[in-house]
Amino acid sequence: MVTMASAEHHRLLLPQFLSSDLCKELEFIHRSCGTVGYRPNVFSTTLSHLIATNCAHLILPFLSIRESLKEKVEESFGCEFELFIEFTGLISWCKGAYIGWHSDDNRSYLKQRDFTAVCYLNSHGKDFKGGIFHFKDGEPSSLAPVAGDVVIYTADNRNIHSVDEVIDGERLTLTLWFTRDSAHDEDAKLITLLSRLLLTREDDERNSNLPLPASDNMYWFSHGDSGFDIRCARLQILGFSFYSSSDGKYDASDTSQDPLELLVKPLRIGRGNEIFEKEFINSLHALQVVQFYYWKAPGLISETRETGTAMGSAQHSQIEKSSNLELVLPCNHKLAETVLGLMSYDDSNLSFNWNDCALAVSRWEDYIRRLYGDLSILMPYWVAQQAVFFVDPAELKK
Ligand SMILES: O=C(O)CCC(=O)C(=O)O
Ligand SMILES: [Fe+2]
Repeated sequence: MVTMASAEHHRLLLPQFLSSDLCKELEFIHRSCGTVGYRPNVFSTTLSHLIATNCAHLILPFLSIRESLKEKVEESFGCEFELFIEFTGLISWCKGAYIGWHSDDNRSYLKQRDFTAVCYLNSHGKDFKGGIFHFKDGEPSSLAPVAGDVVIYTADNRNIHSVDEVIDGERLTLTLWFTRDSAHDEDAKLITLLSRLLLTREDDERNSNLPLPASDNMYWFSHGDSGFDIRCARLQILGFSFYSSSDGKYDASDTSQDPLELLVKPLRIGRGNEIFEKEFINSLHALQVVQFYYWKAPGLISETRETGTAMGSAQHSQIEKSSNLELVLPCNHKLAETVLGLMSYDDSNLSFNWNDCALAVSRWEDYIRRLYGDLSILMPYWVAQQAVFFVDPAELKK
């Protein structure tokens, strides 16, 4: 992609604007927290959803990119200090998703949108097939997404665009809309949610940074009279299943309760013939740790290899698999594999090992604790300023 601000067409391309680690971090957030989206075969993770599911600390990785894109739009389109972010969200398109010619302000309830920024978090050819972006007029006429690249354009009919159907894999973007209308300022909405959180938050840090699932229907991908829960599907595709937390009370033949309710209760995960010893407080907690493992796996694995058996005390015991503990969930895994595709899981073909997973658990706890600590410092400033912005918490502590 070539950098250019095309005055004629009111668009801007920013090749390699996001680092590859930020792309991976946002992918980790989407794969652990995403819900079924607003269009067929689309999944999404919004900032308000993160706050609502006890993961407000996970909005921190979005902040510097939100700010640098807003600055870029203001300087490139000559509207300094005029813009507000209207929406920030991770959006993934799976097999079958596409969108025909449109402008982004083409509905009466979207008229406030002035500019669009689409950040590509994974790559055409490597992570998905199809999904090429097209502008109806002018140059460039087509864009094949590459992780880290950004395209910015006016949301009006000077930039009619479309996206080809995704044929395989999962196409992931971070999409932002900008507005001049302060009534549609996303920050104001986030501040309202965060102020509520600040009031109800327990002083006890335990569990307050662990995810709380939203209602089951937000995770249910339906397809005719079949379907799957996206939390199960994302775990299954990596070779894991959910297990009862082995208190002996699980009875798969008991049809009196909705099996999906098991996903909001304590559970374990298993793989092959083994069940991991650690108990998770719910499915999202387990999913977040597993996704963190795959985000960090290459580094973790070389670390455990270098230190040899130095893992010592971290050695985790596994419970022998007893099949009646596996949660029986109404998920169509074949359908999930077809919809999500296996293409973007190439990196996951690593030799799996529970000790690496145990190390990932403690690294994930450190990561979350750090973000949670930073959030606690930043939140009062945000509420006071009525804006969500990035400052290095270390600077504020001084
Ligand atoms: O993901 C893209 O490349 C563009 C998506 C789009 O056109 C939209 O969400 O309005
Ligand atoms: Fe669009």
